[in-house]
Amino acid sequence: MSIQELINQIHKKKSFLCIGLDVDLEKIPAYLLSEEDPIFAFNKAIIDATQQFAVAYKPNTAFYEACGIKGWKALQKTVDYLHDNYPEIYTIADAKRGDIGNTSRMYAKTFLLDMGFDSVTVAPYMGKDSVEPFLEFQNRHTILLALTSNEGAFDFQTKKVDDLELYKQVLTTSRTWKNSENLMYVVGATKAEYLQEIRKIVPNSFLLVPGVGAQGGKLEEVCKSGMNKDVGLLVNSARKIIYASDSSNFAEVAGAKAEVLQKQMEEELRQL
Ligand SMILES: O=c1ccn([C@@H]2O[C@H](COP(=O)(O)O)[C@@H](O)[C@H]2O)c(=O)[nH]1
Repeated sequence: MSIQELINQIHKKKSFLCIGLDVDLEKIPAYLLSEEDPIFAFNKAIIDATQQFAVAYKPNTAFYEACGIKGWKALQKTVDYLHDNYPEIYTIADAKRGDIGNTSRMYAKTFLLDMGFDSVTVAPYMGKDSVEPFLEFQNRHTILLALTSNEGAFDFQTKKVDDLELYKQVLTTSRTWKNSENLMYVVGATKAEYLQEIRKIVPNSFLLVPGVGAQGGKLEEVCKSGMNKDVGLLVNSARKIIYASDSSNFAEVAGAKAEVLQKQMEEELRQL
């Protein structure tokens, strides 16, 4: 999907909500465990109940990899289901990859070509030659970790290197890489106070913002400094939506939670 198509969807749905599909078999309703593919059954129900309020879905691959081959199959079925039934939805593989160039090329092929995701998250630590292989695909995006939502972000990301904080180095330097127009960045909702500075460096880039909901990030604070003229935000929430109920009406309750966030987003878009 192109960036312009994503922007069009945001305006059409009045939403920049990304729903995290972090499926934990210990948290889904117990009765689903007797299904042939409980992970996919859960995802399908959540997607069908929430898709009208969201523009993107982000399965974190860790939750699928933890289930071995069954998990990988459920992940592929989930992304296929989205593309076949809701082709307007943007898909993100939250895989946080990045390695030496020829290895990164394999990761890029896996997620962006073979599995068919619109985007994949990538760690910047190994630098230009580890990220550029992901940037080669037209209308596919690489979402680089810039300033993450966790406490450990302060261990390295905010430390100065050559007089500039590391997350700023990541933003500034990555903009010089080949096909950098295919970059987006991860900035945690819990780091909203940094967004003003971040927007000075990447005024036009899309930001994937996880951490609203279970991690305590606030949508209003993210929008205040993070929005740009094209909206420029995909705000992710997973646990607070998908595990809002563990009874038979779990999907309906997830839909209601997603709608609450969508309504807040509609209000933010009105003020743009
Ligand atoms: O900085 C980051 C980068 C990625 N994540 C991921 O986003 C979701 C958040 O889930 P919640 O349940 O809404 O907290 C999860 O997959 C994380 O691995 C992040 O939280 N922060």
